[in-house]
Amino acid sequence: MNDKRNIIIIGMPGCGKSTLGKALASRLNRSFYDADDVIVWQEGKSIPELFAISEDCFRDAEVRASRFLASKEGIVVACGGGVIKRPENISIFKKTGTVFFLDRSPEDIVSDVDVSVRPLLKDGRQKVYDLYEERIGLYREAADYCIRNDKPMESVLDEFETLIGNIP
Ligand SMILES: Nc1ncnc2c1ncn2[C@@H]1O[C@H](COP(=O)(O)OP(=O)(O)O)[C@@H](O)[C@H]1O
Ligand SMILES: O=C(O)C1=C[C@@H](OP(=O)(O)O)[C@@H](O)[C@H](O)C1
Ligand SMILES: [Mg+2]
Repeated sequence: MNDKRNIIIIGMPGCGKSTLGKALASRLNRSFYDADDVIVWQEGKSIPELFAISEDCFRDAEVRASRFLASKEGIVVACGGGVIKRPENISIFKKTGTVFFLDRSPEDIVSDVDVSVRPLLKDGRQKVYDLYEERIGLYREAADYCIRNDKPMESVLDEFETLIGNIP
């Protein structure tokens, strides 16, 4: 895969985008960006503050962050879990990047994510299952490639590296 193309990771909240994205960037010697951090930096407000105004307000900010990130070259991006809710984000990212869906089961997500601190999961564990049902089709449709996160993180990173190495 061309070194200039961005690596864009999408998937459910708690599927490992931020953790694996950061580790992948370090393995590949690329810069890493967490889209949620970019939103906070660009808007000068925390994610819960933006959601407290409205989800639409957060989603608008997410589109602005997607534009900023897609203007860069050769970076690894961990998107927010809801990035697929605005198809515009995916079109923006695909102009300069390749989209990877990190697919982790809701069972594994609820087993080690503190749902209470994530705005969309604050209603509890069932919300993870509901969101997965609601979004799985959108993640698959948006993805250029799908990687299952059902093994130790080092193995998932190996799979990422092999796949990226094999993309023309
Ligand atoms: N393959 C895995 N094995 C063990 N823990 C994992 C694995 N993938 C993700 N995790 C853990 O899941 C939690 C959520 O990951 P995070 O990177 O915050 O997800 P996201 O950014 O997608 O919301 C973290 O504690 C992370 O260490
Ligand atoms: O799934 C979602 O709609 C969201 C996921 C969060 O990111 P993570 O996927 O990193 O938790 C964050 O962008 C925001 O709370 C909305
Ligand atoms: Mg994250």
